[in-house]
Amino acid sequence: MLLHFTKMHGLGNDFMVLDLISQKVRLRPEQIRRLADRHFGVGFDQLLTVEVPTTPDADFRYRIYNADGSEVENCGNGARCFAVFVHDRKLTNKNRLQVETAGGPLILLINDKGLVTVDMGVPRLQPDLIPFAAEHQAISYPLEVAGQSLEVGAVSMGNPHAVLRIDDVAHAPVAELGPQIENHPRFPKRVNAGFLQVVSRNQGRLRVFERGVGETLACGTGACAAMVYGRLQGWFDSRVEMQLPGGHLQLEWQGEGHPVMMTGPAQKVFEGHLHL
Ligand SMILES: N[C@@H](CCC[C@H](N)C(=O)O)C(=O)O
Repeated sequence: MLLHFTKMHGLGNDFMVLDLISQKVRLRPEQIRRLADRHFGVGFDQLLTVEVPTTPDADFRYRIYNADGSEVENCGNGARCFAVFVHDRKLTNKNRLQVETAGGPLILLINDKGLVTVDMGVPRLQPDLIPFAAEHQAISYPLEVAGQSLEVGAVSMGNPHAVLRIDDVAHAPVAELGPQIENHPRFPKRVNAGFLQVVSRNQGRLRVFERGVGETLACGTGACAAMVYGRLQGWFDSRVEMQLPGGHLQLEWQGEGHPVMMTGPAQKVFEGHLHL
């Protein structure tokens, strides 16, 4: 079968996007892993699929697969690319879209400046909803990693995140601690590990070791989780520019019970066909 795909990125977090409304295919995890390979495949951090919704109020169903083949609940940079993709492919002409994800509904707004704002939903902080093993909800938790006790925030943006404050992202132990946090037994579904430097009340720097991928150039849900953790700790005001290795995102969060709004770019790189 000849499969049409589009390669896109949001701040260097890159995607293969498939229209599964006009093409019918179901990829197995080993096929996704092969396509994600940067030497033997197309190369990407996540595969995104555009599908017919299963709920009446959604315009599309948005599914996300990590490079390791696992299906996940949410992807923020991917959501912005999703909005641009469905427009470019003329699957809709709406500028406000509601999409269904495994982590809950998202609202995507295409701005006239070529940016996309995503209503990322209300962050979940209850340990069992993250999921994270802890007796009670807290702003931060001690986590034993590699013989040290780290203090981390635990936040679900539909998908699970642990956030660790560090002094300087340039020297953060992302490669050393990232895999150990990702696979920590207190996170039964594994976790994305964010390393946050607080620059000011309106600016942060972040690197993320993503579950099922490794360190990426940007993580949208990771940026939202870091914003939430930083605000709960009293380090941030309600609007923050988060700098990631691939560029920056604008974030807004009014506090508990409110959704996180994320604004940033989405770029198409090329289109192609491949034989499956
Ligand atoms: N890059 C993403 C997050 C993708 C999913 C993540 N790796 C997970 O396993 O939850 C983003 O921009 O949010």
